[in-house]
Amino acid sequence: MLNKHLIEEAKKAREQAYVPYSKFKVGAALRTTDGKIYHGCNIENAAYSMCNCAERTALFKAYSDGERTFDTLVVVADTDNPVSPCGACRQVISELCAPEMKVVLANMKEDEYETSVADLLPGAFSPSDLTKN
Ligand SMILES: O=c1ccn([C@H]2C[C@H](O)[C@@H](CO)O2)c(=O)[nH]1
Ligand SMILES: [Zn+2]
Repeated sequence: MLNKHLIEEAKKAREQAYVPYSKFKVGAALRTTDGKIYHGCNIENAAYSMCNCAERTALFKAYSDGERTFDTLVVVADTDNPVSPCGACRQVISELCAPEMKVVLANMKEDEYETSVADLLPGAFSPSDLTKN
């Protein structure tokens, strides 16, 4: 399966997670349209609100390296059902990734749920909402 390799990459990224508080490791793999893969893990902090999710780590790494066009994002965790990204990540993804981009949510058993950026956050607050008229 086409997603299989990217899920493996997300699982590798997951091993880098810094999760002394939740003990809940998450990994992400983000493929650019020219085939480069960026990895991300969640990174927690004693000031809990500073925790950064795996998918935002991957996306911020890619964006700060100048990447602007993405093909697929995979997120994986050890959950019964495919992991569900938090609201903050859905908002960030919806701003930086195209609405039709593929998002694959997975777990360690490799159950997969394939969706899109648009479907992750219907009615997202967007840059156009900042204009008055
Ligand atoms: O999709 C998700 C959901 C949760 N987390 C992280 C945040 C926190 O470190 C831990 C528990 O919520 O999992 C992610 O990285 N991605
Ligand atoms: Zn999140």
